[in-house]
Amino acid sequence: MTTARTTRGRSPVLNLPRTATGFDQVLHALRGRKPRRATGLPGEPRWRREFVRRDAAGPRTSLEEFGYGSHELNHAHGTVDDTALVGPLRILTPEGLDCLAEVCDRLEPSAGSSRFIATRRLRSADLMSAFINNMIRDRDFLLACSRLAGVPLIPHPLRIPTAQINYFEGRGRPEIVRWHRDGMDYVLTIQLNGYEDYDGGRFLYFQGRTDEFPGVREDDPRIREAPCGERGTALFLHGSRIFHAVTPVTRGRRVTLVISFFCPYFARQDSNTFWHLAADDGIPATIPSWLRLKWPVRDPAMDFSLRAGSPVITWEDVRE
Ligand SMILES: O=C(O)CCC(=O)C(=O)O
Ligand SMILES: [Fe+2]
Repeated sequence: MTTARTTRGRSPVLNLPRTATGFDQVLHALRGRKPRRATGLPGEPRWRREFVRRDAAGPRTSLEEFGYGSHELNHAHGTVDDTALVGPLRILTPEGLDCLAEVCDRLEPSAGSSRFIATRRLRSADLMSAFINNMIRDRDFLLACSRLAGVPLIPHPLRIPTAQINYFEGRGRPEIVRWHRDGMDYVLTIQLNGYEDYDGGRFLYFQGRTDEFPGVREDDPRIREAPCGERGTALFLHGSRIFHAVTPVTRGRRVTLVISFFCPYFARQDSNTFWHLAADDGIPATIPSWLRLKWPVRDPAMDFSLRAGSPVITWEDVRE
């Protein structure tokens, strides 16, 4: 599993592998298959908008603190899209969290293995669970996420990666998340277990620009651990600009829900690339979603919100 190489007198390069890029990414795309989809969850708990906490907020780090210059960031309506990381924070009430954890547990038999990222996960969970579908399209939930990010957000219209559940179990094949950056710009991860439930499973990130990441060593002080050890903790991440990874779970069970968002006002700046997506889901499944994303639009906020089946969040909503 490890790609660590020890060079005399220097710390090893990262002890977790990186995801494929370039030609290897294209090979993954050629081998990739459309994710399986289950038929739904009869009798699952019902989503309620009261499950969204009114006070969702947490410590924030900006993209400037990761080394990005203001000219590299999106600007609109007097706002700079410079949120790098927010958290730890809580976005669901305890009851909402219990219901979500139950739904994710019941979806586990449908999860498949990913060679690209290397954990067991379930893509498009919102197409299998009415609870998750209603949660990520709830106006209060989207507003809370938009305020964390500082820009208006809707669920990502690509659909397959929008709501993903990762399952890690400390037996047999080590389940990890390799070092990678997401195709997605705006990503919220909700931890459905705490450190008392498992060993390992630490969420690491690199506090630097993505172009500074190649060659980074294990003891580089810019490698940090995100504080998400408490069950229910959420972490908002500008996923496409931050390298991150999850260390192997060596005991117990760790489950996370990863939700990807889209800012319709920055539709043209979306960071996804065809090959990154295809390496995950295969080429045939990626073509239709890619066309849906890239088709020219006249009113991006309205058009993308309709495609994502989502309420429209405006800049004024974010500022209130
Ligand atoms: O499971 C986690 O904590 C994060 C996983 C992740 O980075 C991803 O699925 O892209
Ligand atoms: Fe990620």
